[in-house]
Amino acid sequence: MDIRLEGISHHYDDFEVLRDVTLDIPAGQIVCIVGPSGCGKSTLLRFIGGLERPRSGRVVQLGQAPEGCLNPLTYIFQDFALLPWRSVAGNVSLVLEDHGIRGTAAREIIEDVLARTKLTDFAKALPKQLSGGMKQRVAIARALAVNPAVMLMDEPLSALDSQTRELLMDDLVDLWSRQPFTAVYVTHNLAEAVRLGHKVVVLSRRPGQIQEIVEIEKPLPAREFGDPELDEPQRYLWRLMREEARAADAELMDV
Ligand SMILES: Nc1ncnc2c1ncn2[C@@H]1O[C@H](COP(=O)(O)OP(=O)(O)OP(=O)(O)O)[C@@H](O)[C@H]1O
Repeated sequence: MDIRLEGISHHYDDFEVLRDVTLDIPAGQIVCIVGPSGCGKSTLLRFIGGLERPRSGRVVQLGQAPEGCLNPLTYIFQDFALLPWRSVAGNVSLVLEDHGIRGTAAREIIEDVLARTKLTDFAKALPKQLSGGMKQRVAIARALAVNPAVMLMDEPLSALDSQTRELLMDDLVDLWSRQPFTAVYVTHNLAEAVRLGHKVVVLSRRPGQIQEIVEIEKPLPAREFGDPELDEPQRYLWRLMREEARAADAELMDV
């Protein structure tokens, strides 16, 4: 299933947040959204997920969700949002229980997603026994369990230290390489954007408008930590963003 955003504009009272955002999110691609603080990235993600409606424009779903999809648009948040009293497997099971899937059918899905996220040996552990990176892998496993058409990822690595972020990026690349998924990935971090994005959408400062869409040509599975070929697109993105980020920063200080 592809997603198309058509002319999305939004304001809260007279506070304009987004202006005329039109964007295609093709199935099987990771689309990163970057832009200065407060430019409307998370708001855009909420519109895609149907949590809120824009004042004008629309989000169109094109084509069918994948077979076995229980929830076409599934969020992954930066704070993991795990139930502390449930084990790793129990947290994944929860989203299946919500859809009445129990017993063998649930066990098969849970085994599959835990294997894909390298969590098989931790199925019985509780969240408090896990590092931040492991917790986020549980959240990713839980999202994969509903076989979503699109994963909506709002700064999923920003609560983690830099080494853990690198490990999780390796995991996400590995996961995508074995079985491509579709994601909209909001981040402040340009290194993450060039490592994970098939395309990177640069929003201007608020009201967020698309400044440019930068395609990252190198195939995702071939990108590595510290890849010199990603330096140039990262520098280019920063050049695009620098003045907007500076202006947004000054705006926030004036409030
Ligand atoms: N429900 C709301 N009511 C009023 N203003 C809102 C609401 N939600 C968001 N905003 C404002 O809209 C602007 C865009 O917010 P949003 O969280 O989408 O930006 P962002 O680009 O994700 O920011 P950041 O990078 O800092 O996370 C911000 O100024 C925010 O304060």
